[in-house]
Parts: sequence; structure tokens; C-alpha cells
Amino acid sequence: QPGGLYSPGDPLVLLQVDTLERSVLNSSSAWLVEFYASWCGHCVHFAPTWRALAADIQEWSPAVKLGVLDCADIANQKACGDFGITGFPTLKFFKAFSKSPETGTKVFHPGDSIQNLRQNIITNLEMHKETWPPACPPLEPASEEEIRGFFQTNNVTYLALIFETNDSFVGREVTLDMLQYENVAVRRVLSSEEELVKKYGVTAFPSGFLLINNGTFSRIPVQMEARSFYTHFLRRLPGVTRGPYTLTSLPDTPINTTSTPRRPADRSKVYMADLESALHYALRVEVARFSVLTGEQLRALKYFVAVLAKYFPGRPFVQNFLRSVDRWLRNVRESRISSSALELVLTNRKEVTPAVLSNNVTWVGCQGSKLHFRGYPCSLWTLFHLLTVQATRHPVSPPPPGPLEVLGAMRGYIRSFFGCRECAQHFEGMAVKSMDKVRSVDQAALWLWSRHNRVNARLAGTETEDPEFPKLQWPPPDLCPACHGVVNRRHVWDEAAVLRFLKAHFSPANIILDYTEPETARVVRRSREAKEGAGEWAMGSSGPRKPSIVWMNPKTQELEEDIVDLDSFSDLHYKSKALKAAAMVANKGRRVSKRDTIPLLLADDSHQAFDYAGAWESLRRRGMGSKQLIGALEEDEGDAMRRNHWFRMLGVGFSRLDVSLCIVLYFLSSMCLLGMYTFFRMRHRKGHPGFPTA
Ligand SMILES: Cc1cc2nc3c(=O)[nH]c(=O)nc-3n(C[C@H](O)[C@H](O)[C@H](O)COP(=O)(O)OP(=O)(O)OC[C@H]3O[C@@H](n4cnc5c(N)ncnc54)[C@H](O)[C@@H]3O)c2cc1C
Repeated sequence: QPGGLYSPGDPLVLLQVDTLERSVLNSSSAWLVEFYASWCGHCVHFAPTWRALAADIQEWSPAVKLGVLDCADIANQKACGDFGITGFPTLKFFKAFSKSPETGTKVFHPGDSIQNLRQNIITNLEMHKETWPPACPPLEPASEEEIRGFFQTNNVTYLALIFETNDSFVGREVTLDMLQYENVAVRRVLSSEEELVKKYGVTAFPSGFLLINNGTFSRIPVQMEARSFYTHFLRRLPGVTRGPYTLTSLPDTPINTTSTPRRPADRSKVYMADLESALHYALRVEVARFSVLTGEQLRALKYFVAVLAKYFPGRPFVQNFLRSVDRWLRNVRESRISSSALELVLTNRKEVTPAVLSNNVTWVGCQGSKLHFRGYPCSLWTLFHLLTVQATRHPVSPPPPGPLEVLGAMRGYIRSFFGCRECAQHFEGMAVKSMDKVRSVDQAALWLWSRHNRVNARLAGTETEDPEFPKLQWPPPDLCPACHGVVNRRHVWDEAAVLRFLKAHFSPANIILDYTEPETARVVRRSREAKEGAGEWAMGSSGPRKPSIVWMNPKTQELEEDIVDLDSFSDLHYKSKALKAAAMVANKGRRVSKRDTIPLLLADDSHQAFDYAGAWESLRRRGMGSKQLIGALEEDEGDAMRRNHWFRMLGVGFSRLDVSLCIVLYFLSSMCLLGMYTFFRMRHRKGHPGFPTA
């Protein structure tokens, strides 16, 4: 999303997809660009340092410019990929006249020291060989010979000599600070340059001397032998003026800083819009940053998608999407896949079996008060909590991966793809310490809950915290009073209550569909043939219309709304589960038939969608363990799937109606043949005696 961590008032260049290459490549100055993601906590943390650095070296801009590009802005996604950005923040240095994105070199920035970064820039500037940035003064140490003839070859009044040791950067920093000032030059002289040291009587390093073109010289009178004192003195010399260089040029494209409207959200709910946005961003943005996937990364992707296909309680077409990607990945036999091949697989398909994942990013429960707060990392936590909880509702798969199935997928994804690299390192640290101690799926859900709370505690009060959504130990007492207790006047968690709460909070029944794309729920059938079996799903036109299955009139080829509301398909799915369960309880656990549920469905007609969580709970209270219920229902679903499987195998793409019609036609034609056979046989018998016998 546009906006990012920097504003036009900052002394650096806000780059966008259309200005990046134009500015950075073939430029007469070098560039240092920060590629960041506005949702990344470490980028938020690093932004003040980067801004301060930009202010500190603003005067160096004719030689080296500082820029920023927000890779979280979907418009910049491809550009970030072209520049080889896989984690955030990434600093890349581009020499003057760089020809292609690959020529940028990564700048390592341990900690947040402006001084380190400044020195790093100088070291990189010195790497220029034949294509020295024209506006950059010489940075190498001066020799005795050069100084001797300096005023003969340079038309300036003053020459400042900074005597220093080899590892000191003061001389080069002052040289660059003075780059836009005329009538003065600055050169560094190393302490090893004995002749000059002796000539000027230098006894301390660093120390500054001012030479004037009339042959006189004097020590630069400063309180401290430091960069800012030298610079301040030199800029005030009589006859020294600021040159014609202009400061940082701004890109032509105005930066869009409009914020999206706030979407009211209920924090006791989970929003499908956040989850689908997380899936889209994780698969189509984060993974897509890598042009080729091999080895551990490829394994991590396969594992992640397999877990999503198995546990993500999505809308039917999203589940289709995940399953089709999973199937494709399982069939990959090569040791590497390219991002372009993956991109094709991640494209929405709307044929007979629609497989659609929205291309939009819409934060609801994860929307921050500013664009750089919350968003993607919030949705990623939510997604993985949901998956760990879903795994508790399935029979544990035998090791490997066993109870670590979801956590392992999360660990692999975070390690291989999560753009916030420092977050990934922290998470890996926690995983190494204790993830292997998890013994059950319940413990896996609790492990993630407690580690997330550790992260919350570490980040509370830092600049990554959205002031409107403070980092709390979660769930807070108002969401789950039973989770909190006090022993010896100290707060304690009731882990059994926390687990119950997690299972309820991250259950499909607590997911609401507000702000999801209604279009993805439309089913469009193109023509009469579609009616007879070869239907096609399609995205409808945009606009906030209520989702429904729509019928395409073959004459007008326009969409006529009617038939069934597909969005409520998933509501009905949960509803039927609850109602079947109710019927089961009524029948004391006996397996139920459709007939058993009909009275309940009728009695329940007035209920709102997703009220069925309550029904579910009350059933449990009435004595039936949820495991029993879930087990029975899954068995039920399993049967249905098995039936469907055979049906699909037999039907190969035909609808149930088609198959039924075939059977009826087959039966009728058999009857017809039988009738004809009987008719002719009777005639034959009757006529037989009429034939003359020999
Ligand atoms: C694996 C991972 C590691 C990260 N590491 C760092 C880091 O080192 N430094 C950094 O600056 N940022 C890190 N982040 C980002 C950071 O944790 C937050 O996601 C981000 O700051 C947004 O915070 P938020 O307020 O939206 O809530 P989040 O902390 O993202 O939580 C999202 C939602 O989950 C629910 N929730 C909160 N706590 C819990 C819990 N304990 N159990 C279950 N549900 C909960 C709440 O509904 C909340 O709204 C990391 C993110 C991830 C996914």
C-alpha cells in the first residue's frame, strides 16, 4: 500500500516503480537505496536512523544519493524482485553509471549506527575505479608532491589538510561535507606521510591545517578535532560560498500518501479478509520474490502449501485453489522451480472447478491506525494460530511430522520467506530452544500462543507498536476472564482455559466474511451447455453486490441473479455440521440420516449464519464430547468424499444429473431393445409355419 515509512519532507528520494530505474541506473551520482516493507517492524525501527543519516549526509548528494522504496506497495513488487530483494530492510549501493539492477551491492548494517553507515558509504564510493562520480572530490590520501604544486593546478584560495591515521574517516567526511562549497578544497594526509608531518609540525592525529594560496598556513583553530568542528570552520571562511549544486531532486511522480478508510473490526472475531490477504501476500508476494526455488526453500513451500490445503478452513473456491497448488507442488519432480512457473500455478482458475484466491490485500482485524502498522505480520500470526487450532480437530498424523506438522510448516516458511529477516531470526531462536518439546497438537497451539506473547512483551512500547492497538499479553481479561488467575498475588495463566479459548477463537465458526471479495463467490455459467454439465465459475463485475450464483442467459449473455447464494455455502456447511450433531445427540449418538436433520433445519430457520458455534457448545454441554462429534462428522464427511470420489471417477467431469440421465436413457434403450427383440421373435414364430418346407 502506498504511504510507507517516509514522507516527502524527508531529505531523501522517495522512489516508486516508475522512478527507480530511471533514477538509480546510469546516474552520475552513486545511490544507496533502502528497500523496505512498511509492515516490517525492523524497518519501522530502522526508519529514524535512515532519516537521520539522510539529513547528516544531505550535502553529499551530488556524489551519492539516498533513496527508499517500499516493497510492501504492491505496485513496487516486481521492481523489488528485479532488484533481487528478498528480505527487509535491504540496503543496496549502486555505483555511479550502474547499468543494471544486479550491479547493486548489499550494504551490511550491524546495529543502527549512523557513523557505521556513513563510513560504509565512503568505502563504497572508493570502490569506483574508472567511472568516478563526477561531483565527488578525490578521497585518496594526498602526497607531498601533490600538495607542493596544489595552488598551481587548482584555482582556489584555501586548501585544508586533515592529518589522520589510515583508519580514520574524518578527512574524507569533511571532504564530502565541503563538496558543494567553492573556493576551498580538502585533502586528507596520512600520519605515515612523514615529510608533510614534519613540514607542518603535526603532533596529533587528527589535526587540521589551513593553507592559503598566498603561501601562508596555520592550524585550524577548533575546540575538538572532529568532523563537525572542521566543517563549521571551513564554511565560514571569507570568500567561501555554497556552489550551484542543487539538493536532492525529487521524482516526477507524486507520492500517494492517501490512507485507506478505517474498517470497523470486532477484536473477538477472526476475519476471512485478513486470512485470504495473508495467503495472497505469502504466496504471491513473499515467495514470488525468489526467481528460483530449490532445496530447503522448495521443501518449505511444499510443506507450507500442504498444511494450508489440509487445514485452511476457507471458502470452497479458496480451498480448491490451495488443493490445486498443493497437487501441482506434490507432482514437481525437478529439484528447482522458477517463479514464472509458480506464478502460472498461482493464477486464479475459473473453469469447471473454480480455484480462486483474491488478488487483493484488505486488512480488517489487522488494519492499523497508520499504513505501516500491523497488516501482513498480524495476519500471518492469525493464520498460523488458526492452523494450529485446526490441527487439533484432526486425528494426529503419525510422525513425521506428528504434532509438529503446522509449527514445522510455519518455521520453514518464516525461515525461508518471511521478508522481515530479523523477525525470522528471532523466531528461529525460539524454535531451536523449545519447539521439539511439543508432544501433542494441543501443546502446539499453546506453544505458538506463548511464543507470540513473548514477542508481544518484547515489542510492547517500541516504535513498532500501533498506539491504537497496544501489544498486550493475549487474550486480555475482557476477552477471556477464565484464562487469568492469581496465585500468591502473581498473575498466572490457566492454560486449560487458554486452550479452550484458542479453540473457540480460532474456530471456523468465529471467522467472519466481512470485506471479503463478494465477486469471488459468484458462479457464472456461460450457456445452456453449462446448464447441462460443463458449468464455469467466473468472477463477476466489480461492485458491492450481494454474492449469489448467477445464471448467464445465453441470448443476452448478461448475468441474471437468482438460484443460490454461494457465499452462504460455507455458512451452511457449518450449520449443517451443527445440526447434524444436534440430531446425533437427539439420537444418543446414533448415526443420523438426512431425515433426522430436517426437523432441526426447519426449527432452526430463523437463526443467523454462524450462530452455530453456540449450538455446538450446547451440544457438548448436553453430554457429547466434541471429539466424538467431530469424529462422527468427519466420518460422515469422509463417506461423502469417498462417494464423491467414486462419483468423480465414474462421472469424469459430468454432473450427477448427467449421470442419472445416462442411467435412465440406458435403461429405456435396454427396455426398447428387449421390446423389439420380443416383437420380432413372436412374428418369427407366427410366420414360421407359412414357409414352405422342403
Ligand atoms: C513469526 C513472527 C515473528 C516476528 N518477530 C518480530 C520481531 O522480532 N520484531 C518486530 O518488530 N516484529 C516482529 N514481528 C511482527 C510483530 O510480532 C507483529 O506481528 C506486528 O508488530 C503487528 O502487531 P499487531 O499489534 O498487529 O498484533 P500481532 O502481534 O501481529 O497479533 C495479531 C493478532 O493475533 C492475536 N494475538 C495476539 N497475541 C496472541 C497470542 N499470544 N496468541 C494468539 N493470538 C494472539 C490478536 O488478535 C492480534 O490482533 C513478527 C511477526 C511474526 C509473524
